[in-house]
Amino acid sequence: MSDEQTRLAELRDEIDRIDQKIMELISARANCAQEVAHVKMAANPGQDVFFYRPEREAQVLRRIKEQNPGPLSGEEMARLFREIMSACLALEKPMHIAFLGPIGTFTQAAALKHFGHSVISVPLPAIDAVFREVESGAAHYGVVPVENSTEGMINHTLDMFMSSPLKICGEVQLRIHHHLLVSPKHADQEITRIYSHQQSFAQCRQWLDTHRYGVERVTVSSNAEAARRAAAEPGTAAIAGDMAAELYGLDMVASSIEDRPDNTTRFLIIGREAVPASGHDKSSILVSMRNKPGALYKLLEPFHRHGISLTRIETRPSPSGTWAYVFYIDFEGHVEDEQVRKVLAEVDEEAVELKRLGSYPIGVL
Ligand SMILES: O=C(O)C(=O)C[C@]1(C(=O)O)C=C[C@@H](O)C=C1
Repeated sequence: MSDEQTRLAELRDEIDRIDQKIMELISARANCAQEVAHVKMAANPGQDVFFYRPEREAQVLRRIKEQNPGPLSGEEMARLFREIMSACLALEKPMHIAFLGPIGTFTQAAALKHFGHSVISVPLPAIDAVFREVESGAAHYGVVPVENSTEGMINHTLDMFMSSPLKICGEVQLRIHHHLLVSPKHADQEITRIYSHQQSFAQCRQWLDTHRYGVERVTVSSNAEAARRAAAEPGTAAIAGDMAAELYGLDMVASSIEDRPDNTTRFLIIGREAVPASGHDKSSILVSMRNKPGALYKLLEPFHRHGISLTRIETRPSPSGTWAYVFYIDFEGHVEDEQVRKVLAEVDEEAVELKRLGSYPIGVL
């Protein structure tokens, strides 16, 4: 054996020993999670038991990131623990997660990033269908897009909260990379038509105008649908992400063609119950004010006075009348925090209606 072979054999033996220990530790952790499930069931006989604990998961992942000794990055280590926790939770209770489909969309990628791969993910054709699936109890949680850094808010999602009783239980951000994709079967054909979702066309507008000017752009219901069509139709291409490319076996003609390199979409996790504080939280509310001078000032001033940071404010037309508006507001803090309680009590006095959409851990991954 050469020196190299001897050293490699030693290192591989060491890796085998470490893997054995990791496996034993993961199994011990999984046994603990099963025990947690028994404790939860015993404490709530005959009631709905909430096996998934978003606040606890956020705390575990934050601690892993903070205490990670390297050389793996904190992100990478948290991703590994994300999957371990996902598998442990599946032992307690397999979670059904509804998402804006079809399979292969960025929303599915966001759902798997947030919950890990040990969930049963259920594609649904529209945002309101995702809300209905969770409201009816057919799915435990849902995942819907809410805003994109290039294109702004996804109004349909915001508007759903006006009538839905669901709570926001979490958020997850995903860097969105779009690729121009073709089927290897049709690689020799000239591209005369490009399929994509309207948001993706908007996020790649400059690139398309520069590199594929004059090529027909056809809007379809999702990137995954665009990929499906490009796989089937010669002379066409799709703009879609990695998951859709893999799913439909497409090749990249050009990669990461989004106009802004930081193109990111934020998704919300919706569920039926409120989430306790995790120590680093955000809250969302919907407020409608009387249509009179100073209304917006009166709404925002208490946040400033109590030192609460607003992270987003959006205006949407109110369903109750022409030229009446509803404000969608995100701010830092949890409704159980003393300062937040005070602010919301003041806002409630001024508002025609105040709806608390939920407090939830600020996205960790
Ligand atoms: O701490 C709990 O309540 C658990 O159920 C354990 C655990 C974990 O594996 O750490 C699993 C699922 C929950 O979502 C949170 C954490």
